[in-house]
Amino acid sequence: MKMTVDLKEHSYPIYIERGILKEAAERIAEVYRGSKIMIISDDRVYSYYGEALKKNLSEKYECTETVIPHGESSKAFETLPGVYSSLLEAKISRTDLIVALGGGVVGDLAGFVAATFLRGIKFVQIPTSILAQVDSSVGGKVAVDLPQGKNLVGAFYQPKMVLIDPDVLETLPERYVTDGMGEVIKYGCIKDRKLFELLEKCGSYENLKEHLTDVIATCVDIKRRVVEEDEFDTGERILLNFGHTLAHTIEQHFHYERESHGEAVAIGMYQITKIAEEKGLTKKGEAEHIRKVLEAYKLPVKADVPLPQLTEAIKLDKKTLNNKLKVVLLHEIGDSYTYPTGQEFFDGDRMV
Ligand SMILES: NC(=O)c1ccc[n+]([C@@H]2O[C@H](COP(=O)([O-])OP(=O)(O)OC[C@H]3O[C@@H](n4cnc5c(N)ncnc54)[C@H](O)[C@@H]3O)[C@@H](O)[C@H]2O)c1
Ligand SMILES: O=C(O)C(=O)C[C@@H](O)[C@H](O)[C@H](O)COP(=O)(O)O
Ligand SMILES: [Zn+2]
Repeated sequence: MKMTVDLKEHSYPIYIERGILKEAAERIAEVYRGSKIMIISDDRVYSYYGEALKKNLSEKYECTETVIPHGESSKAFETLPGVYSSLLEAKISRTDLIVALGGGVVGDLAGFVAATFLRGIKFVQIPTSILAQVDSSVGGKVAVDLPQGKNLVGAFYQPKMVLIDPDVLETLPERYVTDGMGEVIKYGCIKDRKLFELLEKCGSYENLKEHLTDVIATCVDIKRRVVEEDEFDTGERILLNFGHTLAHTIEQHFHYERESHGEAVAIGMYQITKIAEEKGLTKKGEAEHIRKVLEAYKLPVKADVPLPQLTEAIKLDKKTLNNKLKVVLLHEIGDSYTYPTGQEFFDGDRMV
């Protein structure tokens, strides 16, 4: 299946197809006619798919790789000098291409490198985790984390192509299957009640597996439409941040070492919906629906930290505009909206 993200001169195709990784060189040739490619990957993903991809790309291109340690802690400034050095060593120029092979960490970091190296070189996303396939590889948000907060340094920088091969999910560790389901459930909550109901009906990842390619395509299509409407995150795109106000502060609070991104988003979605229900801002009963689905997919709904301890980090949220924090709430499942407030929205002693 092929979709196009229509962003005028920054438009690009997304392929979603089992086994497409084996055709990477052929597909990439549709958008890149240069001679050199640098693959950026992490050690885990590279050990599964790196050499085969390199062999395939080497049929058409001169191909080298740089491999970073896996894990969120690599999405940091400290990783950048080593990656820039590898690019210099391989004599990568402005006309060459970076291929990001990995989960959201690799995609966000490699995209940031592509946006900044030589003031910008082309890149292609080959996402290998559920989270990266349904969310991070599309839309051009690239970033690194700071100790003070998530994604605080970054850019909007669109890839030239996204190649999604659901077959690679066979080797994804269970924890990251769960993690990715956090963002899948998010899409149901904000935009697609039918998707939410399918997730509810399947009741587990095992049962959902037969629908996986379609579910990935549904999520990507939602993201495509949102990004086409608001590439730079000033309106409609903020809806993709449902659950993220708390999620990012939870991740930061535990130094990116405890809850994964998808787990933190799960907690954020349930907690904010619970608060919104209490304030009469969301239809009663929706938090409970969300809790049940999150738990069916083995996701957490609370973190071991009192809410007031997170408010300092909430002050740094990128959705604070003109001193007003914009949180994303649901009228009901499938129908979301942004609500301007302050950090007092989260006043309360504990997560319930
Ligand atoms: N840019 C965006 O729009 C956007 C959207 C959502 C999330 N994110 C970011 O994405 C990051 C999280 O991404 P993630 O959950 O993919 O984490 P990740 O990149 O750390 O991948 C999770 C783990 O799975 C391993 N892995 C990935 N694919 C594999 C495969 N096919 N087989 C075996 N192992 C595999 C990785 O080595 C890693 O250990 C966070 O930093 C988050 O902020 C960005
Ligand atoms: O693409 C977007 O826009 C999103 O908000 C998707 C989120 O799932 C993702 O985690 C994103 O990186 C968050 O962006 P941020 O601007 O809140 O850092
Ligand atoms: Zn996210």
